Amino acid sequence: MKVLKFGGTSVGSAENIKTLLRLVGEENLQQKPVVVLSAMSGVTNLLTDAAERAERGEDYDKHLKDIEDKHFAVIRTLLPAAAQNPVFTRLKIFFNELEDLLQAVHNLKELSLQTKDQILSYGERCSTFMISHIASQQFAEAMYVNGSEFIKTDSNFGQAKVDTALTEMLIKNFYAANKDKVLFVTGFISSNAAGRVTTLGRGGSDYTAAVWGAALEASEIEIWTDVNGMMTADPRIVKKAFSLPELSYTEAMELSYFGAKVIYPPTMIPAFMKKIPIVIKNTFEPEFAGTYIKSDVKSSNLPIKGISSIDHISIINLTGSGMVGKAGFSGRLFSLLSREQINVVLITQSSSEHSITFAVKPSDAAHAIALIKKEFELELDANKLALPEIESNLSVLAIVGENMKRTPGMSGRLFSALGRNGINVRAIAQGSSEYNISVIINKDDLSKAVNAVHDAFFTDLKRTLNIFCLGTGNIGKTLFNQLKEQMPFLAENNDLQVKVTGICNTRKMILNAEGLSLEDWENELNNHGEKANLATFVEKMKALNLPNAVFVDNTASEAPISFYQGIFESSISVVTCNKKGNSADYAQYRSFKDTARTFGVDFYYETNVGAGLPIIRTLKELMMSGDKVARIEAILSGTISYIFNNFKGDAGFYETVKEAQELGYTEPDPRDDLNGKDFMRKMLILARDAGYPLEAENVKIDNILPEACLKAASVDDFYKELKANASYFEELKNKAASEGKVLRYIGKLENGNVEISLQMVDDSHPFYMLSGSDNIISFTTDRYKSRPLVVKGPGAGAEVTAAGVFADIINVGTLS
Ligand SMILES: NC(=O)C1=CN([C@@H]2O[C@H](COP(=O)(O)OP(=O)(O)OC[C@H]3O[C@@H](n4cnc5c(N)ncnc54)[C@H](O)[C@@H]3O)[C@@H](O)[C@H]2O)C=CC1
Ligand SMILES: N[C@@H](CC=O)C(=O)O
Ligand code: NA
Repeated sequence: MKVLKFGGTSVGSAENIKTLLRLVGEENLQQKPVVVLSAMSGVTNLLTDAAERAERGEDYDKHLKDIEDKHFAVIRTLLPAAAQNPVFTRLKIFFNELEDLLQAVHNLKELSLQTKDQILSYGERCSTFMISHIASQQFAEAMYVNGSEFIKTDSNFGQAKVDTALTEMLIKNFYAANKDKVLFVTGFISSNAAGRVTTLGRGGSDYTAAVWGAALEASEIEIWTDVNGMMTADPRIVKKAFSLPELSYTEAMELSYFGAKVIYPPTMIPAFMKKIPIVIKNTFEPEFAGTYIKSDVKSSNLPIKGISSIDHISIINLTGSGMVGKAGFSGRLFSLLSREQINVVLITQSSSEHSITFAVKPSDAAHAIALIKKEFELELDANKLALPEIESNLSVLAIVGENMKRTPGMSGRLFSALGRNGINVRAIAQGSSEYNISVIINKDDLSKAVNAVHDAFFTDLKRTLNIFCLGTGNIGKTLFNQLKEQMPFLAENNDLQVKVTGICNTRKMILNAEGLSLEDWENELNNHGEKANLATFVEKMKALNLPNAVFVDNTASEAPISFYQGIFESSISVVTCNKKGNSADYAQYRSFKDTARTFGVDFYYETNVGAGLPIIRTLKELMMSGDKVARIEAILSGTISYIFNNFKGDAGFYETVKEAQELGYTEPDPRDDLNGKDFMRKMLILARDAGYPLEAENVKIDNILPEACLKAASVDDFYKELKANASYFEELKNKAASEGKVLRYIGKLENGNVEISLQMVDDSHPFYMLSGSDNIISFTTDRYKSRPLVVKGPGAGAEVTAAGVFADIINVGTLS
């Protein structure tokens, strides 16, 4: 059997409670799970506030009302009218008791820890009672359990210690007597020998789950929360942080002790004692595997597992000769602090024993100093100890992982990353277990430090790119062939692995974090893929949360464009040969670039202009190095270029267009090439990249087609019209030939104006000599003034385009 624990957000609304019950329903109900619940999100805070207000003699009615409303709204939404009454009645009794307690606090102006525990217990009791009743609509065997009766503790209110033997016996007996029930147990609350309510500390519901799991020797303890497990660093600080599939109990403890609020650290202990795996899962992305915490962790090639941090701490420095050789000194100091419940985060001691530095929460610092002054009064008076000093505005950063002790050079890597980034280290501590190296730095440096250290330790991983590919047509298919051919070379020579972790076309989609086979992808997709849904594909891609993820758009569709923004915001790079995104409104183009930059990911679209030819890159480098573009002249339609180069002699226009399509030069809809739209998009993208905020309507286009062809409603009709208008094209050709010229469709950008015109040019023109699907572009700039910089070559076709996409992919994460 399993123990499932759902946190505050998971029980925080009617919608989320429905999800929770669906997840419970999906369990194997033959072996009844135990479901441990937290208070609804926000309720514990409201109760704490209400209690503190009462103590100060202030009004707390609004708080009570908010709590009541929160619960009653759920009852009205999720229970049929006939079933609501008993729940309302019971909750009203709870609220009356609560009000009496608050009234008493208000009268006495005194709030003991014992009373506070009693008050807080109503959060879990209300949510669990309510949810167990909602659950009973679905599973008849649902039963409410006030967990405080089964977890027995000492009388350390607020942070009680569990009497394990007694607790396990009570839980076992109770479970045995109720084997046919699905138990819904209140988390967080417990009781002492006298039956008074105690609590297990903030986050204690996780601990409740572990205690039940250990007592019942559960197969698994699942902690359902609102994040995708434990990550390599706080994702709010490090955009590239990713979820860890597995951790040992110690690693999880170290990571969660410092910062990562994903799980309450003491939870690990009961699970560890009985070797029960803990799984951290996301209620809102249940398909995501989450993080397994267990003893037989697979060996991993990660040098460290993660970086944890505490945003704000203070340190206290003690110096003086009084400490030298006095064995009892630190014992006295730290037992004093522990007796007074001051949690010491980290300690360093100089080898000369002249000084001790330790870190505490800022709110504890002044109290700690007062205690020290009292305890060491004699030493201070005799000048054997200097007055203790406090330093504030500091943070702790720690690298954590069991591999550290086997791998030399870990601290070197840590300190060189900090040093390179100009981060000053105030103090250092290495856990004796070597699972953890901690440094104290200035608070202002924390974000930079965590990012720099994350890069330093996870760069090897950077070399695995996880690509999610949209489109399996002409370009998509060719890309897969090229990847397949080139994979061994990249692994051998560049330490680079490109994994295709998702494929989607208009019919089917498939995702696999392990990577799909490039030998067999077509069969996999068609026979094992699910029905395509772009939104779901994108959601699942995000849910997999793989490092170095790249979304590759090889379609000609508008549909994917609206997802780019959210993809960047999920720290996923985008590579696209689809021009629709960059050539729609300017504001969107701008936002893509800015968002990619904000989230530290790449947005590459070299193939938007001239297929694989280095045009976008060249322009970018000119601009970045401070050159100014005066003029761009270009032939950028591979299709039209091919047509003009081959529509000569006896060749017919219609046949030449067909050939261009068969050779893979045209857009999926060849009308886009011939009506100039595709060329317009390219010029617009170039102009924008050159710094002009233009819109499509600012581009002037000469039309080369007769009216009837322009109006053709389908591709078939279009071809019919091309045939029917053969004489129009013949005339054009003959006119040019008679003057010794060739036809060229040329785009020009100058002074922020863009136009595309049909021209007849003679052999003195630099664009006269072209063949095949050649594109040519000439940049006249401040530095390339009298002789322009020219890029020329095939600008269409599956091989050259896929190659351009390929190059963009392998540049992700490596170019600036
Ligand atoms: N052919 C060339 O020389 C060049 C092409 N390109 C661009 O390459 C892109 C792809 O062209 P082709 O491969 O020739 O097209 P295609 O028509 O052969 O393939 C398009 C693929 O996209 C998929 N698709 C379309 N809409 C989708 C959607 N909403 N969700 C998921 N999948 C969808 C289709 O199922 C198909 O697999 C176009 O944007 C084109 O402008 C860019 C430079 C050069
Ligand atoms: N259809 C396009 C292909 C490249 O973008 C062209 O003909 O140029
Ligand atoms: Na290009």
